Amino acid sequence: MSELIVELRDATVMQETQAVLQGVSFALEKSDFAYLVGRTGSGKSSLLKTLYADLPLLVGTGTVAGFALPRLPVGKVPYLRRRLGIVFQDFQLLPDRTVAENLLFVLNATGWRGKARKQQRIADVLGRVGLSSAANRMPHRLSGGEQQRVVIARALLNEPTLLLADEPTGNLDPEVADSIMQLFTEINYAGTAILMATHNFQVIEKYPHRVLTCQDGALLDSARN
Ligand SMILES: Nc1ncnc2c1ncn2[C@@H]1O[C@H](COP(=O)(O)OP(=O)(O)OP(=O)(O)O)[C@@H](O)[C@H]1O
Repeated sequence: MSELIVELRDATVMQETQAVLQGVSFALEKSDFAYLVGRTGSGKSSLLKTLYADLPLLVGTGTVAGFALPRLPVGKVPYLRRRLGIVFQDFQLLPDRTVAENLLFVLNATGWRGKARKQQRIADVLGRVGLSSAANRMPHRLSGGEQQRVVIARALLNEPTLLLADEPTGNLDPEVADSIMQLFTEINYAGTAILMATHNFQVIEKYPHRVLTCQDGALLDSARN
């Protein structure tokens, strides 16, 4: 049986009082991989923010990782976020802490107990992104691609059912972007659904997946064409 990770029906994505997207209906199942494309200002980030409850869903229905979005109580938001991996410009690494301390910060904030367990989890996710040797380094001593891999490692800490990524290959050279995409492919293969906003059509061509397009205030779905 299919397992729905995201389902929006007739949803309106709002920024303050402005409707950015209307009539948004789509679903993602476990292990789906979809791109989110569209011009600057077309609503990609706003849609992702709605999915992680940074913007409220006021019109339409929606569930994400088992949480109903309309009228989601503020107290429930951290529980929703624990089920998600978020790779977003708004969630930078803390510059005054090492890589391991950055990861520990998230584990502590999401209720992990036990020093050994936490250390093991940090080692696991850093190994997964190929950065085992970077645990004690400061973020600014890493390359842009390495920093992005740490952000992805951080997003994996709580074994998310859904990874939301906004321009994860932005500002990276093509080879580094490629290594990020290979990492995403592995993460997706291991059972995490991925929704990735991007302007990078070379990446989309090389790693073809379903495409959701924000256009003229609506969301078009390549799976429905
Ligand atoms: N914090 C905000 N407050 C009010 N309006 C906003 C805010 N952020 C974005 N908007 C508006 O919402 C609309 C959609 O913006 P959004 O950032 O979702 O687009 P985008 O497709 O992600 O763009 P980009 O490709 O440049 O990241 C735009 O008209 C934008 O001006």
